[in-house]
Amino acid sequence: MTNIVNPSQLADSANDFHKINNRETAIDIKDVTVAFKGSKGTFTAVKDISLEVKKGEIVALIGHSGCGKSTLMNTISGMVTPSSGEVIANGNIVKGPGPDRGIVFQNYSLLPWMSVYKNIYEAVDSVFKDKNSKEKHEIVDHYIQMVNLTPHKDKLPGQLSGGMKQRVAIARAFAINPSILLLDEPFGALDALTKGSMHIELLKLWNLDNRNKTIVMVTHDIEEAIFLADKVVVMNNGPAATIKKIVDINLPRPRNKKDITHDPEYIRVHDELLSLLFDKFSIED
Ligand SMILES: Nc1ncnc2c1ncn2[C@@H]1O[C@H](COP(=O)(O)OP(=O)(O)OP(=O)(O)O)[C@@H](O)[C@H]1O
Repeated sequence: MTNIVNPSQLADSANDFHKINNRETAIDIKDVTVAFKGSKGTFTAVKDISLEVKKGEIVALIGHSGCGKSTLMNTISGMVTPSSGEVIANGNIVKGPGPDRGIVFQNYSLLPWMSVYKNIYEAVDSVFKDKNSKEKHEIVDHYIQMVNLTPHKDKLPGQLSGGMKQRVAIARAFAINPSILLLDEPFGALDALTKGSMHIELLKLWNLDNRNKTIVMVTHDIEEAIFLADKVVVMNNGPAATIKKIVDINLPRPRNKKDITHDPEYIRVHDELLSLLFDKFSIED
């Protein structure tokens, strides 16, 4: 079961950011190109992408709609096979989905006919073959409680709000304890308040796991990327999208949503990301 630590023990200085670079590599994307074959020929979505993500790192992928963020994520999850190049996750070449990589989609992908509890239990049951029923129920209870859904555990997904469904999807992904968590615009459809509290929940869960989980997330939201990530990968527009720039977020943790917006480093990276994403327009335009 998860080792609980006091969040204050996890306070770090800006210099600690650089320690990440000494960690082992969790995900190694090597010269990945993805081309989809269709009736009108081949469409190259992403081209020659290389990216290394360290263990325990939080990386945000950002870029305009259709630039290939989900495609790249899906090469890590194993749901898309690169046309050339390869992805190595936890030291193994990715050949398909696996329990070491949990994914949360924007549309939650919960089974509508199963309760909150069952949705999580099914996933736990399919991954932890060696655990007995009592142990599996304990895991489910633990993660439902962690996302504050215990009073709602018998409800069906259709009886939940968007934010609650999202918490179920996150609890399910954490319950199977993947070392790599892939979040594809997980908070995109949420209102600002729910989104803000989900950011805190996610970081709490990451802290509770001693910051050992590697998280890659797709987002359109610059503030979200800066608040959560250690680095932000900005993609060029497609077709044949490449990485435009990797921006390090050298802000100490824990980060306070309100305070960091006044931090000169926050202002600098915010400006940089805005220019990278909207460099065609100036304020006069
Ligand atoms: N299975 C597929 N077959 C053909 N083309 C595809 C397929 N999946 C994605 N594409 C194309 O690849 C490009 C990248 O799509 P992708 O979904 O990765 O973009 P995205 O950056 O995640 O977009 P958004 O931000 O809008 O979700 C798009 O032009 C899309 O139409």
